[in-house]
Amino acid sequence: MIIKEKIALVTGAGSGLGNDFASALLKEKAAAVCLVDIVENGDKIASDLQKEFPQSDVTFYHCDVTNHSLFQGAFEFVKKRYGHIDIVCNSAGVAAYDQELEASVRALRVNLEAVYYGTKLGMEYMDKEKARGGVIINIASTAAFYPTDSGMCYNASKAGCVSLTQSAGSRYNLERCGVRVNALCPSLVDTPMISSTPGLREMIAALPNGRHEFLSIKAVVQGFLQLVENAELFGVAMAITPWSGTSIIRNNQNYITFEM
Ligand SMILES: NC(=O)c1ccc[n+]([C@@H]2O[C@H](COP(=O)([O-])OP(=O)(O)OC[C@H]3O[C@@H](n4cnc5c(N)ncnc54)[C@H](O)[C@@H]3O)[C@@H](O)[C@H]2O)c1
Ligand SMILES: CC[C@@H](O)/C=C/C=C\C[C@@H](O)/C=C/C=C/C=C\[C@@H](O)CCCC(=O)O
Repeated sequence: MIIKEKIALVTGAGSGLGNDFASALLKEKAAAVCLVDIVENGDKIASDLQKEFPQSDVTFYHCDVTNHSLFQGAFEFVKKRYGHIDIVCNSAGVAAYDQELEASVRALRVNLEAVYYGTKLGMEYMDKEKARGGVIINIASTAAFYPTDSGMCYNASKAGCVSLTQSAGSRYNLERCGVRVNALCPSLVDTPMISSTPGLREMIAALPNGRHEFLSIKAVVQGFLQLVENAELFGVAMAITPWSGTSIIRNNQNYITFEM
């Protein structure tokens, strides 16, 4: 997919990687990017990006993505404003320690339930029968494959995100709806998620064998853009670490197809 002149919706774009993905799409001359987040300063964030990219239209839609009807409102807003959607990125996410029951359940809701909503809505709103097809990028983590020993729900949400993406991104579904679905699985990146999770930075610093090393934003964004642009990539998980680089993980492609 050529990003130039495309219409994108990015969740979690109020901070960290989501904001980096939104900026990257604007650098590639996307016609419009809608930032979907629960941050209170979203209008300022959008306004600052609008000043940086005056040729594009940057909007902010305040929404808790765990609320399906509110989340659908973001899709309706974008469709009404531009007529269609081409790119959806589900980056909204939260960390949680096992000791925190409510935060852990919240992590399952934000990192998995809401990614299901965003993927389902994306496939519906970009369906080639009603629209023009498109691409969905779900932000998982290497924690999906290499779980940290604290964060059961976080790890499970990311593993579920990969599985959900492989299911939605099958060749059968691509041929049916014309929407590619991929997962991006970075290892640690120095974002506000790290800074805002008490004790996490110290635990990371103590990781052995170089596993404390943070990925560069540049490497993560390059992986994101590849998943958006490369039409050959669908139903894949792209793992990126500083020590192994980029790995494309395809499931066995032996899907069970239920004719719905
Ligand atoms: N930072 C890392 O080390 C790392 C590594 C791998 C994957 N990830 C994943 O990358 C994604 C982005 O994380 P980040 O590191 O940029 O964190 P971040 O905290 O900087 O950004 C997360 C954003 O999601 C938003 N958000 C949270 N709950 C929401 C909700 N219910 N509705 C709408 N928006 C909501 C937050 O307001 C925030 O703006 C997450 O899915 C995270 O799990 C992060
Ligand atoms: C506090 C528990 C949980 O919520 C913490 C999340 C912390 C950061 C975000 C997470 O997505 C990143 C985890 C990355 C861990 C680092 C390394 C391994 O996952 C990768 C190891 C791969 C290898 O050894 O080759």
